[in-house]
Amino acid sequence: MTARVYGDFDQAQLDAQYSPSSLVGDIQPFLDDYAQSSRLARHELAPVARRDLRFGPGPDDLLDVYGPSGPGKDSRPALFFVHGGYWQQLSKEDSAFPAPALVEAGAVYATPDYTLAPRARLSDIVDQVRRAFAWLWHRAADHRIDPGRIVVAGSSAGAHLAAMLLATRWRQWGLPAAPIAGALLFGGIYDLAPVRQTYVNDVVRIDAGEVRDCSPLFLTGVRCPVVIAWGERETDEFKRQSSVYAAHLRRQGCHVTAFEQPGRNHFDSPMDLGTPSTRAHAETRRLLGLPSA
Ligand SMILES: N[C@@H](CC(=O)c1ccccc1NC=O)C(=O)O
Repeated sequence: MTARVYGDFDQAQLDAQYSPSSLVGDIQPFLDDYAQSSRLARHELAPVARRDLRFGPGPDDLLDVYGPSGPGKDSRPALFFVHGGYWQQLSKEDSAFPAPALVEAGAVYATPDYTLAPRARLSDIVDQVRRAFAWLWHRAADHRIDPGRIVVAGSSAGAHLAAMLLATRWRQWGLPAAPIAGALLFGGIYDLAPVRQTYVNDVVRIDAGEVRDCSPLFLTGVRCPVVIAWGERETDEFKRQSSVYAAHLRRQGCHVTAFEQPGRNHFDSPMDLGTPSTRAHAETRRLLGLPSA
């Protein structure tokens, strides 16, 4: 008999539950698609791209913004997208893929880098993404962004980081109490306790304090509508993470839209952000206050 590590799962089962690849096989084609679609997006949007904007003094404190800039009276809603990769992989270079569809729809698209584990601790990554968001909020006017219409989004570990933005005490960061207009969370992790028991923690080294302070499931204060989505082809644990977090937000009186993305897996689910025929794209436009496609 093998020992139970979390719930009814033994170590091998828990590791498989937190390996989205266990339902996908080779994940490289999906990662290649992030990179290639993002390269294309940068090429297409080159005239309206501001790359490597500095939001802080650290080497990775950089963010890309796509959308019109310079003098102009119009202001637009913005999507602030945080990439995933188990806090260890990917970058903003893999994260421009939704930009063309959203800029075309009338939004600004922004995506930050953050320092990856194990170079950074999880709690420091959370603060770094907070600094990136606060920077964008303060400089909204420079990018023709309406600071009252900034929506955050993220995929996988990026959905965790975006959910941490929702639970941030923004007054302590010099922002209004509710600077986020909405959120779209794809295949996220909201309870770090089981993750801490897996192979992921060989690198990320989440400690007990971080489970308590950096699990959105244990935090309150969310003040905006939230869309929670997950791929049909996700593990049971990933689906459970989304449903318990949706219930947690609803108990706080938050407006939550939760749905499964047909045919999608952990890796291609965020592609729907920039795919006009999908429900996730429609929900994105709704949160941004843009007309339907
Ligand atoms: N070891 C993980 C890798 C993984 O989850 C991942 C890899 C690259 C980019 C995103 C990922 N997922 C979550 O952020 C897996 O087994 O799928």
